[in-house]
This record gives sequence, structure tokens and C-alpha cells, in this order.
Amino acid sequence: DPVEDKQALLDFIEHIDHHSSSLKWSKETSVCRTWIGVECNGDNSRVIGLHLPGMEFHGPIPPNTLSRLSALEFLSLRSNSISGSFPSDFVELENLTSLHLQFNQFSGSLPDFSAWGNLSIVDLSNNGFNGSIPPSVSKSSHLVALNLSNNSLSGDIPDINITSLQQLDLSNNKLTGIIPESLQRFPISVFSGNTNLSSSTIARPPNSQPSRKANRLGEPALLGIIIGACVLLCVLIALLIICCHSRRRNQRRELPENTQKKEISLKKMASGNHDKNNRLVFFEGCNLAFDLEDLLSASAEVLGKGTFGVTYKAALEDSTTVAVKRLKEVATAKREFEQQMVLIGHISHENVSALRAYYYSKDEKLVVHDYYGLGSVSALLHGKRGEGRTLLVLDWETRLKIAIGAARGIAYIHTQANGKLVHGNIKASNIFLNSERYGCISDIGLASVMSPMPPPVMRAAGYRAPEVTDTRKTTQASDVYSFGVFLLELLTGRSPIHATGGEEIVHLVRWVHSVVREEWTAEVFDVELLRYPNIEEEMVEMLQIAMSCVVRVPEQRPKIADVAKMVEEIRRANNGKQLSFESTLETSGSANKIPNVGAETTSSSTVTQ
Ligand SMILES: Nc1ncnc2c1ncn2[C@@H]1O[C@H](COP(=O)(O)OP(=O)(O)OP(=O)(O)O)[C@@H](O)[C@H]1O
Repeated sequence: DPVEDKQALLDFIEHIDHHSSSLKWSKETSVCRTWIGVECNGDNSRVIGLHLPGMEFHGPIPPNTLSRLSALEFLSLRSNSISGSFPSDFVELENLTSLHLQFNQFSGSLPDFSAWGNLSIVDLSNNGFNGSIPPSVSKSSHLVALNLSNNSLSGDIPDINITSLQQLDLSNNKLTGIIPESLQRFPISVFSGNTNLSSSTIARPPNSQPSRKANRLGEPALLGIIIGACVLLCVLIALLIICCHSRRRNQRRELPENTQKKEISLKKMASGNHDKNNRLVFFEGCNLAFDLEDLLSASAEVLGKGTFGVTYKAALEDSTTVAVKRLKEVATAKREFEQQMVLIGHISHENVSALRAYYYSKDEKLVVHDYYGLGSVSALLHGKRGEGRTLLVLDWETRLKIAIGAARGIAYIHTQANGKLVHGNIKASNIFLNSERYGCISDIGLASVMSPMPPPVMRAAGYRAPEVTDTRKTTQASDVYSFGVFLLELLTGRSPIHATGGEEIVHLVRWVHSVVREEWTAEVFDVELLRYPNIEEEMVEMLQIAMSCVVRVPEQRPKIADVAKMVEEIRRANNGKQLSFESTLETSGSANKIPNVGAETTSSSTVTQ
């Protein structure tokens, strides 16, 4: 047991005013094994999470208690009646990633965020915080969600330029001034209920009426003001038009719209400076007949912008369609890049998306893959229907095939380069369906030629193994963790970081852990799956496999080859329910080493969250 953490928690509970009967923390019992709401790390040496919502805490947080939990990553004290100012000693919680203090009675100003470089989720909504939003919020550069709604915050909104920020709520405060440009990408509703806030530099805040003095000015002065205002307005309008024009021009260079499809070619967007000595390098078995010129002149459509650059769907003259990824910030020299491409280009496996060709010059680095018309599993799971594209229905059998294929693909990748190759970026948007509708892995090994490792965007953050956040280094064990998250995504239909119908935004792994721990429940499964009969047993087996992949300690995770066998076993073990793809499964005598979900988790304590 972590002795010091235990003492800190005992001091906290002794000094905070509370009436809850469910908190029976006793000196005699194990903090990691029996204390409600406490989450420990893998070897039970530190407390890393505290989940105490609705515990009827009153009054201020006793100083120098929780702040001693220096390994704390997750803290939820939401829905209590805690008052007083924000605990200033929380700055000592340097490892904090999620902070949930919503629905309390905190008052006073918001804290300085500089100390929390790892914060990704902050919810301080529905309190009585006042004063302004500190510009130091931007220091939490991994922030994914920030909710400060329903407080009494005033003053201007600082420029919160955090690329990973996906969820923001500043509504129902007393904020004034103009919404900074960095936040104008959010819907206007996130700023609603701030009566003196304006979204543009031209619109005048509703309450800032012109001074009454003007009414008392003489006519000549009034005329002067009107003419001046007109001139100013004209200048502003002219500036606006120029601004819009150049912005639209830039946008068109970077992100061609579908409607411009015919006009756009990769060549037009490229710098145009192609070294004659550089050519598109094809790999064996690639029967695509095109050269760089063809590729660059093909009409292109943006598929999306990822961590490593923008991916285009390029339609060549001969009606071949390929996916071209234009890499930005390649960190390696040409030789090293080529070595990596050759390594990847020679991987040939039905569950690995083949690298067809690559191109390297000073100004341009491209990788070419087959185009998958059905889209990625991410698009199939979370995409909206009715956007001009019919989405494949992901029934349970299809999901099983996706899981089997993806696991086999990763297992194969892990055998390459003397068993040392790491994928490094496993997630649903990098998994496609091959012609047999099995999962197929794309984007292999790019992580190693691109650097520095970019800050996790929301989509990537949820897949990243906990140790990678510290070490910045992906391993085969971290691939297994990411694959486990992907399995959970297939089972739950939820994104790795998602909102739970209102208040809280949670990491999928934590959410599944908490649901499973609280009571064995079918609640985790995607409602879409519930309509298929007799699959619950199989889903539970898949859940157990997923949970074994997402354990905190990398050494305790299974090898992906074993995971692949376990996933294959799911259907085989349930005789009589033969899948159409049964014949393609190799026979394996491996014992099914699935740990018991109830017993196996990142910690062994009970969590209420
Ligand atoms: N070969 C392909 N066929 C069809 N769609 C693709 C292909 N490659 C990528 N895409 C889609 O294009 C979009 C952008 O892909 P990209 O790989 O650039 O980013 P990402 O997968 O979102 O993130 P990352 O760069 O971290 O892999 C994604 O929606 C992806 O699913």
C-alpha cells in the first residue's frame, strides 16, 4: 500500500465536512484494494485516481491533504457542495490529466494553469468562480476539453491557441469583449449567455451604447463624426473583403473542396519545384501504371488531415484511384526515409494496406496507398449517414472480422525488421476493410520518420498507452494497448474520448473500467449490437481480451499474436455459430488465456465515477 498517499487521504477525510455513509476508508484496510473511489497504479505503489462524485462534501478542501497525492492523474469531486476558493496547493499535482470539480460552490478566481502541462480534461462548470480566465490556460497544451460554463467569469477571453482542444464551453458567464480568432472554430453556442460578448471586430457589443455626450455635440461636429465613421466603415469593409479573398485563396490551396474536385490537382498545390532526379518509387507487385506527372495532375479530393499531413483521394486518368498522403515535417534524411519506405513497401499481407509508392524530394514527400472506398472503420462507426454516402452497417460479424483482420495485420507487422517493427499509430481511422471485409492496417511505421512526436490530438490521445505520454516512444506493447482501445471502440461504438450524455467527458478505457467494476453489466455494449441475438457471450469474451490489452503495465499486456489467436477463438469456441469466414481461420491449439475482467484492471480498487 502507498503509505504516504494513504495518510494524505486519511487526513483529507478527517478534515473535510461530509455526511456520506458510503465512504468507509479505514486505516486498517488496503487503500488500493478496498477503498471506494481510489484508483492505484499497476503495482499498487501510488494513488493515481480519485473518483468521489456526490459524496456530500461540504466546506473547503482541507489544505495540504490531496495535494500530497503527487502521482494523482485523475481527480473528480464533482457534484458535492465544496466551497471556498480553488485549492492553491493543487499546483503540486503536476501529473494531473483530468480535473472534474463541476457542480460545487467554489468561488474566487480560477487557478494558474502553468503547473499542469499534462491536463487534458478540465471541468470547473457550475460553480461560482469569478474574475477572468487566466491566459495560462494555454500552458496546458494537451487540453482536449475545457468546461467553464455557468460561473461568473468576466473580462476578455484570452487567446487559447491549443490545437488539441476539441470541446469548449464558456457559456453563461459574464465574459466581455471579442471572441479570439483561435476560438472562432467553436459553435457560437459555447459562448452563449455572455451578454457583452461579441463574435466579430465590427459588431459592437450590445451594451456598449455610444456615449450620450455625442447627442450634445453641435451639428458640425456631428457631421464630422458621421463622415469619419463612414470613411472608417468603408476602410473596414475594404479590409474585410481583401482579407476574405486572401483567406479563401489560402484555403483553396490547402483544402480543396469536393466541389472543386475537377480543378484541383496535387501539382497546383505543390511547390512545383520537382527535382528531375527524383521519381516516384514503386514497389514490387504494384501494377499501377502512372508516373509522378500523372499523379500530380490527377484530380484530387481531400480525405482528411491527420497527424502527419493531408491525405488526398487522387483519381488518375485511367480511372485508378489511389490515396496520396502528403507528409509534412519529415524528420529523417532521404536515405533513412528510403530505408524505412523499403522496409514498409515490402510488407505484403492481406491485412496490411500495401504501400504502393513513395516520393521524396526536398519540397515534397508523398506516400501512395490503395484507396478504400468504404472509408475507415472510424468513419463507419462514427460517420454520419446521409452525406451522399451509404455507410456499411457494422453488424457483429463484420466487427469480429475487422478485429481478427486488424489483429493479424499488426501481428504480422510485429514480426518484421527482426521482430522489432512498431506501428506506432493504431487507431480506427487507420484501419480499413479489405476485399473480404476483414480489418486491414494502414499507416505503418510513419511515426518513426516523422518527428518530433506531435502532441496528441483528441482522436489520437485516447489510443495512446499511458507510458508513451512520458517516454514519447511507441513500442509493440503500446501498439497492443492502442489495439485494445480499438476493440473497446468496436464493442461500445464510442470514440476513445467521448462525452457521456452531458456532464462529463471520459476516456473510453476509464469509462469501461468503471462500468465493469461497478457491476457486471451489458451497458458498455453498442446499442446497435443489441439487436443481434445470441452474441452477448462473444461480446463479453471480446471485452475481456480488450481489457487485457489496456492494462497499465506494458509487460503485463499480451503479445499481439496471442491477441489475434484469442480473437479468432471467440467464434470458434462458440460452436454451431459458424461464420462464413470460418474456413480461412488456421487451426490453433493455443489455450485461451483470457484474464477475468472483474479481477483484472489497472488497479484493484472500487471506483465510483
Ligand atoms: N487509403 C485510404 N483510403 C481511404 N481513406 C483513407 C485512406 N487513407 C486515409 N484515409 C482517410 O483519410 C483521412 C485522413 O487520413 P490520415 O491518415 O491523414 O489521418 P488520420 O488517420 O485521421 O490521422 P493520422 O495521420 O494520425 O493517421 C482519414 O479519415 C482516413 O481514414
